[in-house]
Amino acid sequence: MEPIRVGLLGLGIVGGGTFKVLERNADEIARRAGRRIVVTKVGERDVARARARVGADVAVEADAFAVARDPEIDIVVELIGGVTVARQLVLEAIANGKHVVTANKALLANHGNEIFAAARERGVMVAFEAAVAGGIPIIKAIREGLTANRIEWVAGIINGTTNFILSEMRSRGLPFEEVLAEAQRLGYAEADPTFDIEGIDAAHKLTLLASMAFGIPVQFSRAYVEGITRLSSVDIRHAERLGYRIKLLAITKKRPEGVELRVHPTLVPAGRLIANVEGAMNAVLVNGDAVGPTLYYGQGAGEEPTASAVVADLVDVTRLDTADPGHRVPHLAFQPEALADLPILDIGDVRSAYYLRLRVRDQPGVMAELARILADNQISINSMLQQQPEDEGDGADIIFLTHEALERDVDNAIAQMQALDVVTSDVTRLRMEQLA
Ligand SMILES: NC(=O)C1=CN([C@@H]2O[C@H](COP(=O)(O)OP(=O)(O)OC[C@H]3O[C@@H](n4cnc5c(N)ncnc54)[C@H](O)[C@@H]3O)[C@@H](O)[C@H]2O)C=CC1
Ligand SMILES: N[C@@H](CC=O)C(=O)O
Ligand code: NA
Repeated sequence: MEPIRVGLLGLGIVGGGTFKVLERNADEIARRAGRRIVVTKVGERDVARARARVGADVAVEADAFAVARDPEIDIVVELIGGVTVARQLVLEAIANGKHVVTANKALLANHGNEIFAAARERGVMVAFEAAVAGGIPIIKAIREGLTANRIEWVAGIINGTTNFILSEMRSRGLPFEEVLAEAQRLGYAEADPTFDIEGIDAAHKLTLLASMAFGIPVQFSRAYVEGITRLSSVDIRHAERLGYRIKLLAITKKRPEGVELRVHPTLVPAGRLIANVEGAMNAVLVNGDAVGPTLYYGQGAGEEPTASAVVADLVDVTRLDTADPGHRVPHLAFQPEALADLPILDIGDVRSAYYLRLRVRDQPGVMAELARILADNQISINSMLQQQPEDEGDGADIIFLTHEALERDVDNAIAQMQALDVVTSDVTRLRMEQLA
């Protein structure tokens, strides 16, 4: 059988890795796919760098659109990143009848509904395993392996850069900026690392996971997103003493009233498997009604782990190239006409347990007043810790761990505490999850 011809757009970290893996494992991949998968063209604006990398047998064009339209190309692999040009390129490739493979979660979280509809209309596939948790086959697992289940929740560490930063800050006491620079050097970080450290990249991926878990359209704009830039090393140490680890968790849950979609630093009991996921590793917990909790672990970023997922998609697309489009796995796991418009809950409507830290004047009656505010707001205290401030400042540091409460009630309680004369610091609030 003739080889399937691939046009590779963007020969950076993931594009370079994809080219390398396809070349190195060409025979093994062809045995699996039933045909050879060959990159015949590269669209890369840095032509000299790309030529040096791919050699003389592969054509290199500075204009990625020329590759996306090329009648000699069967599959376009979009690995340039960003949203604007990438969207145009992907829609152009689809309009020209090409299948698309992409690692671009920002693109799909923002324009997935439009792109999947265009692909369906044209009868082509858009595959995106690399877009969520890099090399971990989490999309395959949710869309195919768990298809018998009513999925109840998904929670994961799905940004390698921030997990690397939190791990190094906790275990080696290294400063934030130094670890971020190392993550950039290792190729984990996004072109704009704000996406990583502000939780946006994790929210892009979570948006896609929620859609596939619950059969809802892609709704990134409704996600609650809080990164790690305001997280203090004091709380990392307190959490450790209390038997917890702080992880940037991406959480989506199906509630009777709607879907929770949230990314934020989270205290997780230190004994949980997911609390011990270190460095740039990712882990995703998926809870199904039939299967119970399942956990997927692996490298979520970097050249070859991400390439592993891109190439797996290329094999899938190659195998299904001639199949009836109706026999393909739907992009968002559910048949498009069966997608439900469930509301995404406002963060104020989310229920969680909380860690609250504040500094107070050390005088009689303070604790009673704080306890009254919590009780007035229907917040029940699970445990409480009082200690001398680490920085030897005046007063006492108080930490409350609460039972599950409504976020809106916690907002009110924090505002009321903050208004007391005896409270001398801001109230730090972190959410807690027990998980499986
Ligand atoms: N680096 C990683 O670990 C992972 C990255 N991703 C995603 O993969 C995609 C690519 O990421 P990286 O390889 O890390 O980025 P990169 O910045 O290393 O590579 C992008 C390449 O595209 C080229 N490029 C950009 N705009 C272009 C244009 N208009 N025309 C032609 N060439 C253009 C650049 O010159 C560069 O070589 C992004 O969507 C990213 O979010 C997904 C999972 C992991
Ligand atoms: N910047 C991302 C790369 C993979 O998606 C991360 O750090 O996880
Ligand atoms: Na993946």
